[in-house]
Amino acid sequence: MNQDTCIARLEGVHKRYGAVTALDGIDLTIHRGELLALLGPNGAGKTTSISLLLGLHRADSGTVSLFGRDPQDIDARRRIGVMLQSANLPPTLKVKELLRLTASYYPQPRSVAECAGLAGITDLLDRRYVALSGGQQRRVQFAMALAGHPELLFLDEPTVGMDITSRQALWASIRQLVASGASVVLTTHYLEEAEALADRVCVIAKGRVVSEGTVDALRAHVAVRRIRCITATPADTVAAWPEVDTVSLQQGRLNIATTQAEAVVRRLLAVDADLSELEVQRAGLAEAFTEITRDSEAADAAQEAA
Ligand SMILES: Nc1ncnc2c1ncn2[C@@H]1O[C@H](COP(=O)(O)OP(=O)(O)OP(=O)(O)O)[C@@H](O)[C@H]1O
Repeated sequence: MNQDTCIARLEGVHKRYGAVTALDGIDLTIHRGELLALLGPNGAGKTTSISLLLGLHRADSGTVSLFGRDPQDIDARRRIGVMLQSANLPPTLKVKELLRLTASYYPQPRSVAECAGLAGITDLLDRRYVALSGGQQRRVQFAMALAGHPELLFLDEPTVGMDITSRQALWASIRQLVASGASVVLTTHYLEEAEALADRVCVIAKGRVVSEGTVDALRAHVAVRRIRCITATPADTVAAWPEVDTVSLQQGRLNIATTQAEAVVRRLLAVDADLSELEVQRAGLAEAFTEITRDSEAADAAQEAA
């Protein structure tokens, strides 16, 4: 992706809250048409990064831009949609009234029906927001974020509190928006959500980006692979092989973790040619994420000790 596709950026941004360093020189670029997932442990700086891009807070130093402008510029703000972790909405209003009100802030809004259709809340339009369940309220907030026809959508942990059906419905809507050209910044603790949706993932730790790339590229960081099979070879025998990291027996299957999958598979077949249901899997994003954040903590500790 080249410079021309950049629609929002943090460059060398520092942000402190009193004694707490929330962002420590972060560089982050959002490109047109992509879904970028921000991952990171609690307190890593994900929400702070978003709040600077939304113009809700100011950076102490560094540059923050939204569509090439200051994020507090009204013309830039009209091009975004936002779904934050918490929303204080007028409790007496019905869902359709909330959507109408939100649409009234934008020059080229979507219709109430279109927002409701995209968010799967058509059946909730006449209900009062306050009387909805937590998951239903999140879907209404999503519909509100779409009201202004945003080019860039910020979704901060959008599916917290949703059941599996609602979560998958929301994922489908997000994919539809990206396919129609919208860009999305998504923060989530659900790694399967990032895995299902993201074109690119940025892992943030202690206010900096510690790794970024496609889901596949991040997964490739993790050398460990999982082997599963049903075999007559005892787990203790396999555990003694030098290429094997860990072994467990689960529901009659051996479950082996190793960085040398081919060597282990050769050994397994050599001792039991009749083994069955052999599977070799690369690590998921969860393992990659754990490894990346652990590496960055180890690097910090080494730097502090030096
Ligand atoms: N308004 C605030 N006042 C004081 N400290 C804050 C404030 N907002 C954030 N922080 C601190 O800044 C750091 C970064 O917080 P931030 O909310 O950006 O992290 P996060 O990655 O979004 O975390 P989470 O996954 O828990 O939502 C944390 O140490 C947090 O306690």
